[in-house]
Amino acid sequence: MADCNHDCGSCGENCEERENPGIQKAPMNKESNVKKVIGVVSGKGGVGKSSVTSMLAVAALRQGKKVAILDADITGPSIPKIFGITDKATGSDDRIVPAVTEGGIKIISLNMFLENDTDPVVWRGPMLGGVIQQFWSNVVWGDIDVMYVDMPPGTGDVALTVYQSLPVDGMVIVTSPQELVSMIVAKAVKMAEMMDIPVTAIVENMAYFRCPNCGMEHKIFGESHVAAQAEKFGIEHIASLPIDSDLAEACDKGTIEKYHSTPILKLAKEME
Ligand SMILES: Nc1ncnc2c1ncn2[C@@H]1O[C@H](COP(=O)(O)OP(=O)(O)OP(=O)(O)O)[C@@H](O)[C@H]1O
Repeated sequence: MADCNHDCGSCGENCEERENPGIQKAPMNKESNVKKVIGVVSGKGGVGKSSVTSMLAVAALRQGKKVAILDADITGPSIPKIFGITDKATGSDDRIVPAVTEGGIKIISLNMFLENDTDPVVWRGPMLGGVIQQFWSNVVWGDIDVMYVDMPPGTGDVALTVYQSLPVDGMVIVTSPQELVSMIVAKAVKMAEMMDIPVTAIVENMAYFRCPNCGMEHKIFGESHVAAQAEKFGIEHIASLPIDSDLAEACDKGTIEKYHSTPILKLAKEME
């Protein structure tokens, strides 16, 4: 092409030389100014990714930031419940207004579009990918210092869409102690490398249980490997979280904004 400057990121043409043909960053909504996007990922479901996403958002809010959460865990959206949000999305197709938590965190999740939040989402990959792009381009986010994206577990279609169409600045990997010795972290790191996104932190969730009677720490899921894994993959920040029934209760009751996690607050400060 005559005018080609070899920068596919600034060009809309799907020419033969284009890297990743057909894949372009989704445009940010005209009424949005999102300064930083952090993806929160895990190798499998149930390790506490949504809880950690929510705690990171609350920590950023306590630091005085304007915060948003884009719930990209489309088939298992749990962010609204963790914040006690039952509102449905408002606005129009191309001007969707996010829900706002008591503390002021802006949230969008597919649950807010379902008639009943127990309805299953039985769509195929391309439709799910379209939702992610709409959540970025059609939601009126306003001024946001940091947006956390609760990613779907694993390395499937939707995760790929998030990396390819959103300007993700960094990733936080959430694992359990058992997963840290497996290939799961390596896979997540590799995917991030392929997408040219830095892995900013690893959070080892459910690392230990502190006995409320004697104060002793019990490593229910085995010894911690987080420091060794972080060093192996050159990941700068780590946090270890205990098994805590207060956290489980806060997530169940939708009161996460009242929960305090010292390791997460420390991590949020380090990641600034
Ligand atoms: N450190 C913890 N202590 C106690 N309970 C926890 C802890 N972390 C998470 N949980 C609980 O475990 C359950 C699963 O957590 P969460 O929904 O955050 O996981 P997830 O990885 O996002 O799962 P999914 O991928 O299925 O959405 C929730 O009920 C949550 O309250």
